[in-house]
Amino acid sequence: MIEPSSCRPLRLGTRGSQLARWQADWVADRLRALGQPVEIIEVRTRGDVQQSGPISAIVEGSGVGGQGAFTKELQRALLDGSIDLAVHSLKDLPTTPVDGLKVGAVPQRAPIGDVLVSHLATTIDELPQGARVGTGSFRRRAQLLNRRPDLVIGDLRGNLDTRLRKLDDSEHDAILLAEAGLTRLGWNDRLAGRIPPSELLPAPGQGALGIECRSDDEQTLAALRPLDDFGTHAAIAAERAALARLEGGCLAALGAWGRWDASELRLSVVVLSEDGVERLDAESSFSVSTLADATTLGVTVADELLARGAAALLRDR
Ligand SMILES: NCc1[nH]cc(CCC(=O)O)c1CC(=O)O
Repeated sequence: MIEPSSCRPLRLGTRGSQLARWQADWVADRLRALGQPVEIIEVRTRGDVQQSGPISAIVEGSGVGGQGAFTKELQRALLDGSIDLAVHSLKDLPTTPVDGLKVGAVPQRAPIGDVLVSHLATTIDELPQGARVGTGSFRRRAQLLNRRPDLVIGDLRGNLDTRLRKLDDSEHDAILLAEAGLTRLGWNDRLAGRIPPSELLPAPGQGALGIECRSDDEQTLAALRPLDDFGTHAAIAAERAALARLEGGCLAALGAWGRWDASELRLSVVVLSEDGVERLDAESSFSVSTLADATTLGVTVADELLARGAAALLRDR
């Protein structure tokens, strides 16, 4: 147990978006409930500044944005000591390890799947022929087109409120969002239907938070330990190990779904061509008791996909 009197407040860094603030407050509240004072510090990131234009233009354009666009500045603030912990949406956190930093805790996961927001349909199969669906994610686009080649996918980026507004402005007939983000912001009333993960695999780490700190900061690591949920941590370790092995990054048409099936951790991974025509699926389950076991599961599933030609699909990008 932490001695509140001996504690300086931990400085928790967050991006300024509504979702990031919600997630930071959630972590801060849990730490405070354990007797740990927390001060929240807002850090502005390039991902927040650049909200317009297709994501590919930003990535190819100037070397900014793209992978790590939402997380780099927070990591820099951790390394230069201006904050002690950073709360990330794990699906936005690149898998490449950063020297001197460590994910100290992964709290229990929120719903992991995607949802449909639309007045026209509650499932993918109910969408009218040729419906215009908005998403900026290659993973969602490719899986949608694989199931429904008639759909017309339009680009959609920005914070959640921007995306919902573009739907309301009739730029799209439907949009896909992560259930975790939509419900954290209290917009459950917009949810038309949940898409089962088996129908559209989520992004690695979707619905889960990663709390990062300096790897030698024993005080912060000790404060974070009670927030860690091993079941979630192992599931995302498997998903992220597969992503890293496939060198997928956040632009890959790749989905991963780790979940517990009694005492076994089961991992499904899909890799698709950008147009969704080609699709490779693999699944495996192990009896997992350490994070290292979970990583092995992820590498095993990824290696099966690589043996079947996944690299050629990912290289398309
Ligand atoms: N890429 C943006 C992003 N990062 C995390 C979430 C939602 C929360 C989560 O999935 O953990 C979202 C929004 C979305 O994809 O709809």
